[in-house]
Amino acid sequence: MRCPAEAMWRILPRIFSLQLNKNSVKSLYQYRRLYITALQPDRASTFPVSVLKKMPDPQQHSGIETNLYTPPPEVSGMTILDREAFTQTVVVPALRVPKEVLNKLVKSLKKVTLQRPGMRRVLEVEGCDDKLLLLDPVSISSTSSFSDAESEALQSFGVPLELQQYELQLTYDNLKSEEVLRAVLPEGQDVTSGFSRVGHIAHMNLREHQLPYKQLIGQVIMDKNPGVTCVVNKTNTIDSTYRNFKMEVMAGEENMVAKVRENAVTYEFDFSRVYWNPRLSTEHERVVALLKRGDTVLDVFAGVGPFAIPAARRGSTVLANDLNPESYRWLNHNCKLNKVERKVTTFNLDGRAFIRSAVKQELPALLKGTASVHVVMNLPALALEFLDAFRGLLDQELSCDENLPLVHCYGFSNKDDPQRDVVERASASLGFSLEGQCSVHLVRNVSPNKEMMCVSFTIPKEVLFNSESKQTENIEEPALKRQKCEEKTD
Ligand SMILES: C[S@@+](CC[C@H](N)C(=O)[O-])C[C@H]1O[C@@H](n2cnc3c(N)ncnc32)[C@H](O)[C@@H]1O
Repeated sequence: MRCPAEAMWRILPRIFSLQLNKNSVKSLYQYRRLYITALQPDRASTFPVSVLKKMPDPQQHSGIETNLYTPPPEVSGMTILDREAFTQTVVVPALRVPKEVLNKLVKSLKKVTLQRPGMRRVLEVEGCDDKLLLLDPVSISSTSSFSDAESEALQSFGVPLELQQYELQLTYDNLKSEEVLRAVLPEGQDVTSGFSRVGHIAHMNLREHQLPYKQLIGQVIMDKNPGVTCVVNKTNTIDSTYRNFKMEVMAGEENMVAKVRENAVTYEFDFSRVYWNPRLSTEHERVVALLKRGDTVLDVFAGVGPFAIPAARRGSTVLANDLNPESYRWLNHNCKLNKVERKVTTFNLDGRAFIRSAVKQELPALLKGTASVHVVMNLPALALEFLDAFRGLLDQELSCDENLPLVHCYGFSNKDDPQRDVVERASASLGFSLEGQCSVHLVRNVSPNKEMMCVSFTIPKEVLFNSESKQTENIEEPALKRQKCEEKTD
């Protein structure tokens, strides 16, 4: 049985929307990968349903640990973290194993041994050389719980098939963050403890019912994730002009200046004042890989530099622009940090103004050369609309057929056919149909009904040079606020 690729991708999130957990989300991303593979090369229209069978049953993954750990009732509703209150004694099965065969046996039983954070599963037996191997009570409830292979291994190593009961003290340190939160939050409510990591900052998107526990949740996330020293909650959706979130510190230090590595490049920025998305690293890498030494990159919505800086490191000359003065400041900072300030000229302009001033000024000479010119426009909520800035940008006399700029323009789509949607919107902005003259890449699934797409195309000369399609409104050419990064001090 086969079904259309797009229908498949649309349906999957809906099927699982009610029971998403970490494991099934992971799987959805695997399906997205398969979807991309299926769709990208030639926009294949079928997608094998057989992959669905590989989808783990979300139910299988829920509640397993609660069988081992039933929290003391007094932790329920706790808002200030009291770690001691989580300590409990649980009984787990154990095997007495001769020291000589221990390592081999542990390998054979690895699926059923006890695995808890910060806990040893092999204990000494007083007064003799034997060891006690602790087992997972969820997998092993009696001697008949062992698989045939496990029973054979026990027999071949001469380990008697006799389970002992061991009283184990389970402390806060041995619990996973979800177990702690499940114990604290009111029963039946979602305890999702997922977050995105940006340097030392973990940022979460808490639901209404989780807000009374935000301080405790933040503390638990810090405790359980080494290197996280600040946990923030987003307090709005990303609809501001500069695409940054308003955020509130839930726990830890107030320091919002993060340092991250992406594709072997280091960036620093104030996470509360600029845009940064760790989920775009593959896309940054994909586009930068298209560049050759000597190419020029015109980055219209550059942020703090995740296209511009690797492009410059690859040998491209870059003009990078961002309207947010804070992004502009950190962009300059990162150029210096990565020693590419001579290769990157930065601007603090509106995207259209940048195209109509700096880009317009540089293009004539670039078009006469042989190196490629790439325009990157990553402001998915709006960038497709900004394409109109290329209409009639250059004078007719400069007309040339070759080496026209290649644009990579991003757009969100919530339509059933996101590919067609973004191509239509790009075409409308340009006043020229791109159908059959562009490629479309699915960047990522933002939410069940929203895709981020990238349309790549060579700007048609009819758009760039046609004076008839020139914008009619009276646009005041902005004074160029440009600077070689090297000229500035931070
Ligand atoms: C989605 S972010 C992308 C940043 C970066 N290119 C990246 O891939 O991470 C869009 C950027 O566009 C900037 N921006 C928003 N409106 C703009 C405009 N009208 N002109 C220029 N930049 C703008 C924002 O400040 C933000 O840094």
